[in-house]
Amino acid sequence: MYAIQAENIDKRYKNGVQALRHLNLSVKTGEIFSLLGQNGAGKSTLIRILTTYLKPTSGTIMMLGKDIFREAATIRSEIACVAQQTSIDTHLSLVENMMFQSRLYRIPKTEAKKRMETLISDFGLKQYMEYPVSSYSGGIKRRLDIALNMMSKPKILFLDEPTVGMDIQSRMAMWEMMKKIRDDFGTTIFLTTHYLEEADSLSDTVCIMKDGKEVIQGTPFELRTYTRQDTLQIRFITNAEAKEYVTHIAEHCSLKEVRLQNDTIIINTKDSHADLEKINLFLIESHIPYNGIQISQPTLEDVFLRLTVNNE
Ligand SMILES: Nc1ncnc2c1ncn2[C@@H]1O[C@H](COP(=O)(O)OP(=O)(O)OP(=O)(O)O)[C@@H](O)[C@H]1O
Repeated sequence: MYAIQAENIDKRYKNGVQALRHLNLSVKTGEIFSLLGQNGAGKSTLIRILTTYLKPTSGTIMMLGKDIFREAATIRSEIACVAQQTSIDTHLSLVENMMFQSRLYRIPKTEAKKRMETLISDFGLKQYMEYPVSSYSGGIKRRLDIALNMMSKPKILFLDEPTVGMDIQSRMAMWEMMKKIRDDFGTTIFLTTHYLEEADSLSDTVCIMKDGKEVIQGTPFELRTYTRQDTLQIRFITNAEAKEYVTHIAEHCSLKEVRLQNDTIIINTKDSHADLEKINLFLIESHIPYNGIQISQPTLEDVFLRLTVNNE
């Protein structure tokens, strides 16, 4: 069962920019779906279309079993969207913010109180209740913003870069919160992120976009095995040493796909063990002062870079 099915979506803005081109994607009910793409890939345009703020030029979208253009008002009452700018009123207290939200959705007061207490306790907000909202850190404000949006019990929660700018502890707390929303509330989560590691550890499905179109969609595991290409990594003590030896090693070992990343030379290889043996021997015989050499399986970041940067 799908929460969202988008087919052949095109979006051309009035200034002629084609932000989406024949885009297709499917989001399963109850999953965490992450959308990845470089700046300008069309992620925000797609979120604005899925949350009914913007109409595509063409294409069809079924959401929660309904056509989103014909039944936009019903859909709007069943979804929630947390944008990058928080919607919290910092002049109100945490409780006032939540009760205000419940009035927007016309939730009866007793029910609103019950939902608020659950959300405050489930999302670890109790300890912040006595402090003014204006004193909250960015991470706690974001947590409160999501709790506010959960007051209406949405079936789908859209999150635009939910962890941007957060330190690692706040990000991990946010990941726990998202998993709780999926597991305890059964809400489908659709999020955009620039953090590959976040998409990898959190998502059930990842979709990578480029130039307004999806290039691949699958589980993080499926995506990682997609390239099936190991790399060999030769580490040096300094960046300068890696730079000094990169051409020398590439030429002598007849290596084609070689790149530098700080103090490491990275080599794409089709036969990692044979290449490891050959290069290791060369490094020892040439007295090249390397720090270590290892075979490395592709990460989601490698897949992302290959699909979005190298045009492969
Ligand atoms: N309102 C608009 N009018 C005209 N062009 C727009 C508008 N909004 C976005 N665009 C263009 O559409 C393309 C896709 O932009 P979009 O903001 O959807 O990408 P994005 O993937 O969300 O990027 P980012 O990661 O930087 O937020 C870009 O070329 C952008 O300049």
